[in-house]
Amino acid sequence: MVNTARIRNTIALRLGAGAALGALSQLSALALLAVSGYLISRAWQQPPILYLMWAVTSVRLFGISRGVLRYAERLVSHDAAFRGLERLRLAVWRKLVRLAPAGLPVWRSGDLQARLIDDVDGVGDRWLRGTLPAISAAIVAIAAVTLQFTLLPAAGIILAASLGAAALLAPALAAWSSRLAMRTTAAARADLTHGVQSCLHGREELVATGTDTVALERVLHTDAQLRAAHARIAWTAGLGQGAGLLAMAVAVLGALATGIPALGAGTLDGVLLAVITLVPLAAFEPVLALPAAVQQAGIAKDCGRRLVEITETAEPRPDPVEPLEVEPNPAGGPPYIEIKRLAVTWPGSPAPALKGLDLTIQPGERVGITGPSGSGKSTLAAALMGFLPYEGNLRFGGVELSELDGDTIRQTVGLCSQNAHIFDTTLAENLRLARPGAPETELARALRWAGLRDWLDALDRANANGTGLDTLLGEHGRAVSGGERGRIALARCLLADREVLILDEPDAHLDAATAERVLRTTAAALEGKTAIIITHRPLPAGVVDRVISLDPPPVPAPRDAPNSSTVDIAPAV
Ligand SMILES: Nc1ncnc2c1ncn2[C@@H]1O[C@H](COP(=O)(O)OP(=O)(O)OP(=O)(O)O)[C@@H](O)[C@H]1O
Repeated sequence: MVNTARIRNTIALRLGAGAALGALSQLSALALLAVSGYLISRAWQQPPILYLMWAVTSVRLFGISRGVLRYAERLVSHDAAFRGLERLRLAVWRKLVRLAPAGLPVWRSGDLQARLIDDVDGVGDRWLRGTLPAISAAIVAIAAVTLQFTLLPAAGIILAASLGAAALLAPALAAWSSRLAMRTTAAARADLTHGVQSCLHGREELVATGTDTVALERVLHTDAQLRAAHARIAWTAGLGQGAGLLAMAVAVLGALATGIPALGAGTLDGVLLAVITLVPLAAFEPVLALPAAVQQAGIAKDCGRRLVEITETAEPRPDPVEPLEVEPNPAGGPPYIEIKRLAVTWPGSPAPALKGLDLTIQPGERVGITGPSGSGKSTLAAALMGFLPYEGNLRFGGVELSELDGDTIRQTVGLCSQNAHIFDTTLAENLRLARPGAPETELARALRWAGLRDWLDALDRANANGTGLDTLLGEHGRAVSGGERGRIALARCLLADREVLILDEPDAHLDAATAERVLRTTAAALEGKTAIIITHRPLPAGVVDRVISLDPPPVPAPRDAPNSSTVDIAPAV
């Protein structure tokens, strides 16, 4: 669960130091203007220079301290905010990992990216641009009103009233008129990210089908909406600023209007007229930032709401409160796998994708799984990886899988999925995801197992400045063919060296001869491990010990068909 309040509490000390430094910097600015006003007026009276020395020194002191304190405030508050952002982003990421792959499809990838980047930043900006300026403004306003009231009570009352108006009315005006615009920005930002991502990833298909202009126009339309929303926000921020400046003008004119008669009445020293006129300028400086701070708080609230949508999404397979450990196989090697009347349903799906499966896999056994599309082969793999909840029994070494922590399961079971991701980095780094720090000899051996020996040799020859392992594979593995991509993922899975390996169509995108060669070298690498090989093709002799076939998926029942849930898909074992 991502708790922004808890994250804020952990950085509260640093944020507090930032707020204190910010307030001291603003107080220095206030003191600078007040003492400057005094110095100018007093100097005009040409007193002996010694009478002015304290004021001259103070002006220097406050001039320097204002800048130094401001710099320190920036350092401390940004350090705090970045620490908070790091924790927040990590917490959201961890939650996403727990939701993937079964719990994520409700969000488009662009929307998720916008939430993970922009919304987390938006929440963090609340501390920097919302909370801290508000604290500084409050402290400086109290100090300025106290000073003004001490010098001339009437001017102090006018300053208090105009500051109050600026602090309450201007931000309220800005918040009210921009609320609607702010609500639209987060959604428009997510739409824009999604649109740009779709155009970039599907650019070849869009150009080939002549729909690139339409897709681009859609992105431009979203961009225009976002710009319009930002323009409305800027306009309302300007409105708030304008109201604040008006209140400041009232405070300055009010100081003059009360100060000049007070001079005549002898209740105000002449040199202090400049002071009471300049104090409002310094007092208003932080207060003028309040409309923007309030807007930022609104944006942060909206961003926080979008993050909470992620954090409050139920995990498809929550980890048990007190997880058990996988019972070690007394004979050594992989655990015994026992599946009884297994039923697996994807989140949000009305019917199980797999139902009534009975299967026992001995340690070290290699089982082939076939069946028509949609019969639940990949669903079985997802359940075995601990990604999905299930009914029935699914036991590893006698321990029910639902009693195990997801990470523990995945320390035992490895999956080479149909759509494994290739990262935009070198071949070596793509492989080392499975085993960080693995030496090059092991990477090359895994590639040989996956049937990529000749390909690696060719890369070695082509790569003048290094080895073939240094070859960059491009975004989503664009620089490699579909078949090579699948085998790189296979090599990665073999390198991970789990006791139980699930290979989901390792022969996809390969011609029959290459597929047979790859399956044979892979089978050699699987010696001593339990393996489940999902395939649509007949497996070459000797690759697996036995093959089971899942029954076809049920034909969707008509809406008004009675007892549709009684359809049973029993696997043919
Ligand atoms: N990520 C998912 N979210 C929701 N439902 C899913 C998901 N993946 C698969 N399903 C559903 O589960 C059913 C079984 O799909 P599955 O991918 O397990 O079949 P398969 O036998 O592996 O098919 P294929 O051979 O085409 O890969 C499908 O009808 C599909 O609707």
